[in-house]
Amino acid sequence: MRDTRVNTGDTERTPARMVLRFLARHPRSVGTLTAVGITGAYVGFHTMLIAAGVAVAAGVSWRLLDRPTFDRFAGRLLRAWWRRWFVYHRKWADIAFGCGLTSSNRHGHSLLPKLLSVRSTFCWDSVRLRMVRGQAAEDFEQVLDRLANAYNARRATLRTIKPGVISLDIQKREPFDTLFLPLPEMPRDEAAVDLARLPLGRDEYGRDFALDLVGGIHYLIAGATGAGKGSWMWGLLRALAPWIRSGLVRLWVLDPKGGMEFGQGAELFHRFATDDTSGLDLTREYVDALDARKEDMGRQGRRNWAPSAEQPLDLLLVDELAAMSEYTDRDISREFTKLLSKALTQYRAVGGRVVGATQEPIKEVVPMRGLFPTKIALRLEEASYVDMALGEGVRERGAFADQIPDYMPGVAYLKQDGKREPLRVRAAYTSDDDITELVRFATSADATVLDFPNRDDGTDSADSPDTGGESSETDDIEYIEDDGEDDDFDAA
Ligand SMILES: Nc1ncnc2c1ncn2[C@@H]1O[C@H](COP(=O)(O)OP(=O)(O)OP(=O)(O)O)[C@@H](O)[C@H]1O
Repeated sequence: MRDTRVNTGDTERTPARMVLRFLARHPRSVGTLTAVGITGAYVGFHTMLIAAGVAVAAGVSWRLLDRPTFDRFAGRLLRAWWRRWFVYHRKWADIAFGCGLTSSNRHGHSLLPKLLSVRSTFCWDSVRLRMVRGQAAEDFEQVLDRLANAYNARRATLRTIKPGVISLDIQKREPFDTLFLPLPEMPRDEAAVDLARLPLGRDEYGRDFALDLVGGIHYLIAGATGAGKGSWMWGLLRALAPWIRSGLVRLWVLDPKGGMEFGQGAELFHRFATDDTSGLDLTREYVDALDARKEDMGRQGRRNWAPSAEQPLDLLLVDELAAMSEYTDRDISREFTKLLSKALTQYRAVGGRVVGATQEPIKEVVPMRGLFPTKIALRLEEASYVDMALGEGVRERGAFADQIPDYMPGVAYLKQDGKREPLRVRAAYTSDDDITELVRFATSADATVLDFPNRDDGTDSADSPDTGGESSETDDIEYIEDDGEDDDFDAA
């Protein structure tokens, strides 16, 4: 059994034992120190100091120039190390004692849950703990608020990793609290549309965030009711506005909840279905159209598709997948699932794209969810839904979509195939007025389209919960400031 005791007295702790124990328990730290020592002896400590100085300067410049990539490759590891030793470990004994998480054995020795490791993402830290024998996860659950307060964090939640081991997940900041999120301006020109960068909102680092229909291909959007799926989908359509207008993109929209979400944009759509039966017809037609294009291109020996009026980007939008795959006739569900899987696997190279939304990312509703290269999880009802939506193990890597508060619609975690870390992002709010602006623009025949009236006077057209009616001038954007996050988060 591992020794989790504190105040055990010195009876067993001879210096030799303590040194051996330290060596065995901290192989990485000991290995690093040894390597530094040997290198120093070999090349000289003066040279090493200069090399270290250069490395620090390079690291600082990297962080200043491109914080997200610095964070992905180095920052999170350095931060996890720093926090493990100088935040969590340093205060752990006092905090565990204060929260009543210590216990004692029959010899009267105090026992302390052992801090095993720390993982860090931009917003969350996960502190892995081995519980003392006799403790249960519920003992920690009861004091989560006290733990969060003790570490000056916004909130803390708990996960059981395996018998005896738990993860205390601590949210240390919420960038979208202070980030003013203006709705990206709707492009007016075909040339202004870049399929690989369709602006939608901001990411947790305060950078502009855009959807990518070239590399990201198909999108699965999962979110509980009211989580803000609408802003994501309408935001995408706004970013494509000039292409919709000129026919470079054709919209096939399936809104089987009676057209509640997309009814307002019916005029924009090439095909629109509002129930499961007509939805199936629409999906069949979509597949037939792209099959025909595929064959056509094959006959002509063309391997590269480029959007044109004859061969536009064909975007299939499905608002509630469950209505087509779960809460419908078995025959409809079976055929729809087959057709959608085909659409997801065969039309990338011929201009077919799919965006599907669901409240429940379970296997019965989205059996083909692995075929969506990009997955987005807005606020979800269950912790187990997160991995269902984003992929196995992504919650463990910090995508706590079930912890997104319901007063933050539009906030989501995005996971792209090929990228290990999920990214926390927020879509700007697309109000009914913004949709009206899109419809007017994309359906007007002449080229001169006036700005939507509300925007002329500099007021935000959206009654956006975010802005509280503030000016929509982009100069007002408030970027996330790095205001000494570590200090802020340090134990009180
Ligand atoms: N990006 C956003 N920023 C701020 N508020 C938002 C955002 N998106 C949505 N909201 C707010 O949340 C409400 C619910 O959003 P929305 O209807 O898009 O949710 P939904 O996920 O589509 O829900 P449902 O599945 O029930 O249709 C909106 O009426 C709006 O007030």
